[in-house]
Amino acid sequence: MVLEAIKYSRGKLDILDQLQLPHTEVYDEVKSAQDAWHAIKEMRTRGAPAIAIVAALGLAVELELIAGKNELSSVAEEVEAFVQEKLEYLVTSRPTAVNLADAARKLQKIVQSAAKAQGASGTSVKDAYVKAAEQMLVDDVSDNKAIGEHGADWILKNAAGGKDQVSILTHCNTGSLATAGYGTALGVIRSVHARGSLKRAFCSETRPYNQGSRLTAFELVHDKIPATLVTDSMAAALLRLKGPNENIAAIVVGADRVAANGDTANKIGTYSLAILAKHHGVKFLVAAPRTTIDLETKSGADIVIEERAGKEMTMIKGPCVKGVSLDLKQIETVSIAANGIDVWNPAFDVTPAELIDGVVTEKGVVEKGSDGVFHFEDIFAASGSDVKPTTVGGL
Ligand SMILES: CSC[C@@H](O)[C@@H](O)C(=O)COP(=O)(O)O
Repeated sequence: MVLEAIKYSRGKLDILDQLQLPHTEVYDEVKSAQDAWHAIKEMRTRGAPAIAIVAALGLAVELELIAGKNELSSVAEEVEAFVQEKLEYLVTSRPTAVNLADAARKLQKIVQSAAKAQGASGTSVKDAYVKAAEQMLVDDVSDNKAIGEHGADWILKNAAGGKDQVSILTHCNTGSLATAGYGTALGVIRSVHARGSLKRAFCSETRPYNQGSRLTAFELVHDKIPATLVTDSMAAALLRLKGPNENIAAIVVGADRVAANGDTANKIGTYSLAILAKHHGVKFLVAAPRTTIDLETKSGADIVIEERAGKEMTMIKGPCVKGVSLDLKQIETVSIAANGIDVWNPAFDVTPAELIDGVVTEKGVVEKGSDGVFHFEDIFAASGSDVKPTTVGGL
């Protein structure tokens, strides 16, 4: 059975509550932009592409529900203004991942031109929005599959060292739970596995919020991919292993925002892994759809890094232990830090472009040019829907 983090049909959106994983699989209904905002902020849904899709579809559901109650304005400009206000609000949910702002800008543009069209009505503007939001869900899966194939080709060509099988280390969760399906970095691992070329996937625990041990490990077990969990602090020792042991051919991570120069914001701990990769001569690949590349952000210094509540570091949730068996129905939150300690909890860090060997998107792998610089402009077509939109309104 395929793991589905986002269940959608027109007028109905359910998201798998990722705060409950891996202990329980519970879906929450999202009926409005406000529900979507809260689901994103509280990290019941997370991962850069999934955040954008849940936000877009949450508003699509709200519009359908309003229309179903005959409360949708018949005036095109009024629906356009309503959508714009909701998109601006949704973008405030989490600041670092650019996919949400990118989706909001594209949707706003679509709604603007729908409102200007001959004979436009409130319904036609709503329909244009809903159709475009639904298309984002479809496109994300096909983009991820393309990322997986390009990434697998690149690793097997550049990192396998003549071996038939490779082991790959990944960080955070970038799989079906973080996207509309298949995943980005985890999609690359899936594609390598599908070709029979994966010896073993390693996933790092990803402190403090444990997306690796809770979510990636869950996906790898679910999909029966040979995998081993390590703590973040074991990565250096793991990369040092040589010979018949599980030496790592490549580290593949996702991204929340790739700046124009290639500096990449991703889950906290990514930067340390990139330094370790450089030291050990291990290839370091970033996997992300083009919607994660932000040509308007010049370098990593311009990326806003979200800081999250200290309790996400000092408290941990898990099933309570009764005798020798775990009671999965009873989840307890326990403190794992000294009371009163100050906490710094940045959710992301920035890996400098110099530590990154390639960025794989649905269009292929971009490597640095002979000038030592990434040139992403080439993967955005000069015209048509592929073009990276410029800022519209307040977004
Ligand atoms: C395909 S998901 C890419 C990134 O969003 C992922 O690596 C990541 O950092 C997720 O962070 P999270 O805080 O769990 O939303």
